Amino acid sequence: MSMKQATANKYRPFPVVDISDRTWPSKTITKAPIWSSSDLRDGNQSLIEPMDAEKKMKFFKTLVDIGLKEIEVAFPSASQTDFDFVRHLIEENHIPDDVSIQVLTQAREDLIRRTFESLRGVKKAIVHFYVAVSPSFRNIVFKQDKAAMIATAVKSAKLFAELAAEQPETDWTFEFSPETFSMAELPFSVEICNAVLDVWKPTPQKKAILNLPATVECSTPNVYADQIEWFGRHVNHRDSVIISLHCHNDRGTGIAATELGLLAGADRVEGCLFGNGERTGNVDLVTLALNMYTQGVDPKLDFSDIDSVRHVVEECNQLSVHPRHPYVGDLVHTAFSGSHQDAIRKGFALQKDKEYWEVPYLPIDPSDIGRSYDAVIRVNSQSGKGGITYLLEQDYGISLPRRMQIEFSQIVQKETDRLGLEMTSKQIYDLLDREYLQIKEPVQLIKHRLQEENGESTVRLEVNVGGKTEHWHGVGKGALEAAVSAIPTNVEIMDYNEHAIGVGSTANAAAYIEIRMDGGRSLHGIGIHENITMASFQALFSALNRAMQLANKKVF
Ligand SMILES: CC(=O)SCCNC(=O)CCNC(=O)[C@H](O)C(C)(C)COP(=O)(O)OP(=O)(O)OC[C@H]1O[C@@H](n2cnc3c(N)ncnc32)[C@H](O)[C@@H]1OP(=O)(O)O
Ligand SMILES: CC(C)C(=O)C(=O)O
Ligand SMILES: [Mg+2]
Repeated sequence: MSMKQATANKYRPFPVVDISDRTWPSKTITKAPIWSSSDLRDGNQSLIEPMDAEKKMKFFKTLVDIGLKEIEVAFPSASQTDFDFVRHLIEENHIPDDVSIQVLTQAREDLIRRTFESLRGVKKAIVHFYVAVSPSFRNIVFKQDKAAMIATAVKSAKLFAELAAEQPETDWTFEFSPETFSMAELPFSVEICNAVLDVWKPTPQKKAILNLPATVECSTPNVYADQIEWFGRHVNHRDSVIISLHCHNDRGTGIAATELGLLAGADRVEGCLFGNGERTGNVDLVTLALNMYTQGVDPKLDFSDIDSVRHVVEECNQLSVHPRHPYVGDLVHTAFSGSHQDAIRKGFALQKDKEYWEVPYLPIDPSDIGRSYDAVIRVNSQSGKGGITYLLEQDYGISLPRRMQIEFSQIVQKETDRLGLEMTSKQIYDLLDREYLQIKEPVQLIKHRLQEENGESTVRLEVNVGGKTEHWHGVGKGALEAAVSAIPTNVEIMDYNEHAIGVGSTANAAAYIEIRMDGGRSLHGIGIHENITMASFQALFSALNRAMQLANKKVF
């Protein structure tokens, strides 16, 4: 069957929600939600090799350092490793007072008892159970009708209340997930959640968490937002309930669904760092938080050293973060292409006078997340003069005049095409050095003597022309004009620029000259020297040699 036939016969569109007076489209996110990391549970259960105790502890500490206050640490009834990890956290006092650990269980008595057992002695904890509610799970996985599913949920909710009462020293929060919420009939999701709430009797002071997962993402994000808004309007005791989002990323829209879900009234978000998790992953907490940050909303999570966080996550998950991953990928603050580099360079130049961050193509200041500007502009065959100029300015203090930027970028372009590779800033400088600063053929300036009298300069140049020493002599209004007049061929100066490189006693002068020889094509030369006159003479001879090589002119 072709894909075309399969589309028509095999798949159905997801039904829309009947909520024409939805309010979320005109809202904005103005504050951070309650965050809960599920890295050590949902993330962990999806790894090729689940984390051992040491990795879990390392990850846990990182989550605490970032500022997570709710951390789902385990599925304690799943394995001895998970059970022991919870015990270790509690017994070795690793849980800060302002952090709640969270654990998950199925709605099965033995598993729930074991889960509470793992939490003995904890100061505060979120205990979380789930029952899948969508038709396919009722029909395929559980083979139970709605009433039986509700009965299972209610029975577990009661056992939660009972077991919690046996450990009154703990500050308990209860959480229920109607798993596969996003694929279920909304009235049934509300019904089962209300039944659980009837048991737990939450209050505005002691809220229960209802976590509404897109266990498998199966619709466009606006549908999920409608589902959240609809649910919030119909669930009982709304003021005593924390509505939590738990999006997976099967369609690649987990971030969008979560953001729209927050607009639709949710209070809390569960997810994993850099989007690890089942299949295509859980929603990425880092991207969500930094999306808020770049809108001027304090996300209450700290990613000011994002690379250290990534390092821990990669090590613990044994999975690498993609180079294009939002905010953190190796290439996401990098521009190779010419027009992007040009805009970024101009943006950086003006940024210091601005109140708000406004550098084109960079939605975040890389330094806010601990990145340097080093990688922002990188040069390959797609790059133009802007990027090359930026690197020479930043790394070598060399500010090429505009027409010289054009000339040199063509030389770089040829080289990147030849190499088929990226060129580092050092390689670009070396190319400039080879093409302009070290060019000594066919004419090499050996030494000069300059005399200034009555506003007139006289220059005597000792040069090596094709292996023979010659002496040239010229007069002009300034040193450069005198040197030009000393050259035994027709040379016109089209443009001249100079600037200092560095400051103080170690400063050098850079001189840039554009000349036309014998009415031919204009070409540039550069000189860098501690003495400005010498720099300008070097620039002149650099340009002269380039012009002569181009014209294939060996001697005068
Ligand atoms: C969307 C999610 O991420 S949900 C969380 C998923 N995470 C995990 O499963 C990781 C930890 N899980 C485990 O280690 C194991 O599955 C355990 C220990 C929980 C259970 O192990 P087992 O008893 O061997 O069962 P198994 O792993 O095959 O799970 C399937 C059984 O659980 C039942 N089940 C699935 N979900 C639930 C639930 N929420 N409540 C009650 N029973 C459930 C299934 O109907 C099936 O029962 P059956 O064997 O009677 O048909
Ligand atoms: C257990 C629940 C919350 C879950 O992970 C999911 O539905 O994706
Ligand atoms: Mg999940």
